[in-house]
Amino acid sequence: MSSLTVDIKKKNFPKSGLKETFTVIENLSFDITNNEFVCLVGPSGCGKTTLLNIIAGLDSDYDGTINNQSSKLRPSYVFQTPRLLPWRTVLENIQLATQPDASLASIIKTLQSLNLGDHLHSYPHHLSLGMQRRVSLARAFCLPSNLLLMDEPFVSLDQANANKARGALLNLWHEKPRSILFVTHDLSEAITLADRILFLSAPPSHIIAEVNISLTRTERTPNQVNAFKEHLKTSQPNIRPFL
Ligand SMILES: Nc1ncnc2c1ncn2[C@@H]1O[C@H](COP(=O)(O)OP(=O)(O)OP(=O)(O)O)[C@@H](O)[C@H]1O
Repeated sequence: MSSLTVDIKKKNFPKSGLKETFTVIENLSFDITNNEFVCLVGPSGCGKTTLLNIIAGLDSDYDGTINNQSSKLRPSYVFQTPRLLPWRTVLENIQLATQPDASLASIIKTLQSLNLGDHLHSYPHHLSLGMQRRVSLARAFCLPSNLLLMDEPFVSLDQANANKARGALLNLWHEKPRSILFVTHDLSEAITLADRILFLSAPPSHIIAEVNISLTRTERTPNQVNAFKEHLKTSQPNIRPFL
């Protein structure tokens, strides 16, 4: 069953300083099924953040429809930066977003599963960027949402910390299943994480290719991920610019 149906006919932005507009998204449609992990890959400036903002309900100035099956629950959103309030502790930052839905015990359990159990009362400036990103991940999973939007959440982490964060994300997703739409520029990351990858064109952006990841979760070692990328080079000529 679909948990999200997206059908955007057109999204325009004004050209800076001019009365004209330009079209950033045109005729872009896709579905996400319940608890599916979908990655969105596309060139810089093609409208990936704009698309997430539309799905999150932060931008309503577009022509089209977004149908979130569980419309009573807003999607949760992990932004490119952790967006933690510096004057609140880790626990307070999460409670601020989740009250009154999540129990203290369940927030603590989620933080412990991300190795943050010793930092419940730490302030964000006492944490590394990787730790702050894990707090924002915990906050998203403590919300009772059926859909999680993620905008390049691990982009500025070094490889070791990004790998740790990806592992933590997959563990949480198994514990608390939900549909995920994850934006990334990194095709290896997309192959590591996704059930399915959608590739977007340059603006006016639309879907130019869709790939199901046939590897099982345990098969997704760096070697297998590279081999899968090689296979895409020959099987999906449309996506060569991303390889
Ligand atoms: N509020 C706005 N007003 C005018 N133009 C905007 C606005 N927001 C975004 N844009 C433009 O729309 C286009 C798409 O921006 P968006 O941030 O969605 O791209 P993106 O694919 O997420 O980029 P990146 O991968 O670099 O993060 C860009 O040309 C950007 O300059």
